[in-house]
Amino acid sequence: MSRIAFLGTGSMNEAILGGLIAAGTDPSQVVATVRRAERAAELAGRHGVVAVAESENPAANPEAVRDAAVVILGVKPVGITDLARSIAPSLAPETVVVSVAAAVSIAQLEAALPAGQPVVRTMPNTPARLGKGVVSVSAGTSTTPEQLARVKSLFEAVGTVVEIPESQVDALSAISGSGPAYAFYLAEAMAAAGAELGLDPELSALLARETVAGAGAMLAEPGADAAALRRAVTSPNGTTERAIAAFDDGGIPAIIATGARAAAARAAEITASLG
Ligand SMILES: NC(=O)C1=CN([C@@H]2O[C@H](COP(=O)(O)OP(=O)(O)OC[C@H]3O[C@@H](n4cnc5c(N)ncnc54)[C@H](OP(=O)(O)O)[C@@H]3O)[C@@H](O)[C@H]2O)C=CC1
Ligand SMILES: O=C(O)[C@@H]1CCC=N1
Repeated sequence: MSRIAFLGTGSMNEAILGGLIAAGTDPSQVVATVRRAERAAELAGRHGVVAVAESENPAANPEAVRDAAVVILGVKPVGITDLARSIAPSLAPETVVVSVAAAVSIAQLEAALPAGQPVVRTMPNTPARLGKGVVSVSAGTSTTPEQLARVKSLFEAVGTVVEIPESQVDALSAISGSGPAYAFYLAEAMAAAGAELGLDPELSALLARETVAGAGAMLAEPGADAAALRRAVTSPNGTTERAIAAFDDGGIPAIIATGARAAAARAAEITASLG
């Protein structure tokens, strides 16, 4: 058994699927499910995988998990346990069920699956599509070290894998799960600032995108240190120094910490609402 089944293949699961195929996974070993037929056709066309819409085949999810080595649940948090219950009778005992969902606990997942089913809770991010993701893994109560190792090695093809206790997932999610959105938000704000300074808006958007992407590439170099890279741009008494001082005066670091706390608190709120 080496097949991988993606159940609920939207933004996040497609990023992982695309990253795995770009890294050499054979598309014939992958099956993806979605709700809508148009979306299934889009995925099949883009990645060469079998993609099945639940609207066309109500048994799409249970059928997809048969003989799968790994099943990756990627619907919205509120739908995860219903999805898990719907596939439970079709799972082989050794199939590892991976969740990418924010806020759905291992206990909630395990309660919806057959007793003893191996489970791994993960928190990936969308740069996985380019092999530049960050993915956390936390093992369920019945998962063997070999099963966890298999999931880690699968995700290593799409980025950096870190193993963390489940108690830290909400905090990690507030930094790396949501983090790509923070970087895109910065690019949006820079583009708007350039336009306000009189640049053509399209030119300003190009400058912002390429600058955030270029800085990201520098951060990805081995041994990169964000503060040292920032200092290398900041000439004493120069222009950047004024900008950073204005950011500090405006409380940007504290605002980012407030945002991350809000994201983690929202995860806890969703977990509680799922019961
Ligand atoms: N987006 C991100 O950056 C991250 C998301 N996550 C987690 O990933 C999960 C998905 O989020 P995201 O990808 O953004 O959401 P999307 O809405 O983009 O994707 C959800 C997908 O699930 C499909 N779907 C819904 N119900 C079913 C069903 N019963 N059977 C099969 N497929 C179904 C939808 O199909 P259709 O398209 O046809 O409607 C859709 O493609 C969430 O739990 C989230 O917490 C985690 C980390 C980062
Ligand atoms: O916004 C969300 O809830 C998901 C989890 C992390 C990123 N996206």
